[in-house]
Amino acid sequence: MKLERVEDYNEMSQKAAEAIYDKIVNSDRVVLGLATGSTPEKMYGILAGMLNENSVDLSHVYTVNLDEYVGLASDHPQSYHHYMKNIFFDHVPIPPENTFIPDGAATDLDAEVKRYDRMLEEIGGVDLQLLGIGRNGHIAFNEPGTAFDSRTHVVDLAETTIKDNARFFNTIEEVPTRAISMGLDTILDAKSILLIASGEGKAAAIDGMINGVESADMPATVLQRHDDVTVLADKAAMGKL
Ligand SMILES: O=P(O)(O)OC[C@H]1O[C@](O)(CO)[C@@H](O)[C@@H]1O
Repeated sequence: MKLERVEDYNEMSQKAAEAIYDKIVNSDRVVLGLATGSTPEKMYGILAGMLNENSVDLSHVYTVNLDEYVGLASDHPQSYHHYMKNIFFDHVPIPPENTFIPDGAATDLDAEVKRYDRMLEEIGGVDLQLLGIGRNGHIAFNEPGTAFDSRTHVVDLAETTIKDNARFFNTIEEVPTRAISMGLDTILDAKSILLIASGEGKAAAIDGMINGVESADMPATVLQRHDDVTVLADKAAMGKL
């Protein structure tokens, strides 16, 4: 893994936006794997600003998101559909038909995970996958215990994840307990991966991911198997290395 240590959240956001911008403007066609959560929020704002300032055409850009909560309609304020629209898609001229997010409100979840895997295949695979990391080492919603050979699947969220994400909901009872997530093996299919992290709350997970032995207890260790991963993190998140 290539490590890039930056000063703080602002610098991490700027550098991540630049990396994605470069990929977009230097490709004839590009599939971006996108992440949600609080970590990439500022990055999306910076990226949208750069794209608009330079009037970049985005008709060659396709996006596939990692995950979505089960049971939230796409217009629910905490759904990842809403997050992406609000924070990025509404601000850039990306064709809506080029953007893909699992449907957490699907009545047949088995059919939905199969449909999503099929779509990933048909779209030709992810060129650049953006990832955050959970404090417990999850990537996308692949919680500790997830098989390394998992494809898109329905997951039960860990107690720690529900608690961490309760800050976005009015009460902890409102936090969905399940999600649809690309699997660990699905994530490894990406040609290159950019994992971003900020703050000392992520330091143990970053250390475990890089220095720990490969183990389902720390899902992010699966990235040790990939030969093009960049970890872009601030000093605090790299504080235990
Ligand atoms: O960026 P945050 O909010 O710390 O979340 C970390 C990770 O957790 C998730 O939000 C899922 O809980 C991921 O989407 C994200 O990468």
